[in-house]
Amino acid sequence: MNTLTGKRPSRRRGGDESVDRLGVAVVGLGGAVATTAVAGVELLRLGACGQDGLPLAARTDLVPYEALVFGGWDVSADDLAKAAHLHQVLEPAQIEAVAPRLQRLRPWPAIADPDYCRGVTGANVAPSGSLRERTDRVRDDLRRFRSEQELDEVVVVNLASTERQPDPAAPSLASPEAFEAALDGGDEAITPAMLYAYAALREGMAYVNFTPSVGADVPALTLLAERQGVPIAGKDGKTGQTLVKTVLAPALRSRALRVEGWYSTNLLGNRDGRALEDPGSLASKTATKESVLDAVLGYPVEDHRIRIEYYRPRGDQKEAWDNIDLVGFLGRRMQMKIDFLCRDSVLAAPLVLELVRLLAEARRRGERGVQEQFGFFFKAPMTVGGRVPEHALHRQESALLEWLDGRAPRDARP
Ligand SMILES: O=P([O-])([O-])O[C@@H]1[C@@H](O)[C@H](O)[C@@H](O)[C@H](O)[C@@H]1O
Repeated sequence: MNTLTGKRPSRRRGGDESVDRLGVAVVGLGGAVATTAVAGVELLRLGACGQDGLPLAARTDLVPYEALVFGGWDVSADDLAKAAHLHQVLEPAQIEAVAPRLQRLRPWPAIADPDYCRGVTGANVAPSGSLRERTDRVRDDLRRFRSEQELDEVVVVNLASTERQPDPAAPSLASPEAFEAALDGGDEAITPAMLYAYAALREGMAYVNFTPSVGADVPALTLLAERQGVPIAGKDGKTGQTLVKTVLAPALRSRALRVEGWYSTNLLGNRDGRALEDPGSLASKTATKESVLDAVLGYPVEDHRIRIEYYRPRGDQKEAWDNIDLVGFLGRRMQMKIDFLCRDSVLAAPLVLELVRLLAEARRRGERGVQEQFGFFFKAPMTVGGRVPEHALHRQESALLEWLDGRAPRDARP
């Protein structure tokens, strides 16, 4: 601590101002993904777990995992130790090892709107008020978090339950000015996810949307991010089934094996699965899951089906089953079956940790607006000017690594 300024001294990397304490303000802090991410960092800090599942663990030029400081909002007020026990992602012994630190984390009251997310509700909600009052409240939370925790930077991450889509053509979403006016006047096209995104941007904080909800991906907020000089990335983490799809589909295309149909089923019983029982929320998720295949193959697959079933006994242990119908040489048909018995939050949490570190790096480099080079992590990567995103994982990885190594000028990325 510097006794003159009252601030901790900053480490310096390569002559640049660096980050000692990186705040992570999570929308949905009590959820399975967030509790796994927080507990994971605590276990890493204790040296009680390895780095499997963390794709950028070798990048010592990024903020270390141990520098992350968590806070955030949730509709449940349970502390994170209790939440972690409920979600049953971690072993009880893993939770016990870090319980004192998890118990100290209690979510702040959330901005919730049951009209946008019917499946998951709770009592830990901020008093309702105008849209402006709600964003003011979120901004206060962020400022308090930054000062109380003596943070150098804060990244805001959306990990909340999936919302239904708003009307994308609503005039209030078309420009920052229209959005500002709508905050004062009220507008049902403005979703809770957008309120958090707006608050982050106005506070000059980077924003990541790991959900299919519409957050910063409307013209009003992408433009605001540019103006505020803040990097943003999204959306919807590419964790299990879609990860496999975007590895396999480029290979099938390379071998000219025509995909006639691709049937993808998901069985899961976690809180996300419950949220997706609502048809509005489900439509948001299937839209991001559907978006990848035609773009990778270069032709439409009429029979690309996505099914998501909430099946409680599985909890977070998701089964993602795929059947692929292929046509090869001489018109002969073949089938391929994949059964991925995965753990939803174990796949997702490390990606969240990497994204937070990357957004901090983008901020350090003075990047602003949509960060396409982080498309590697998303099912529906945000792009500049709405161009079709790259979905093939190997090309996304190259773009990310080139950016990390400083080889790709920002406007030359795919
Ligand atoms: O990444 P992926 O396995 O294709 O997609 C998954 C969805 O099918 C699932 O419904 C959701 O709960 C997961 O968080 C993840 O988004």
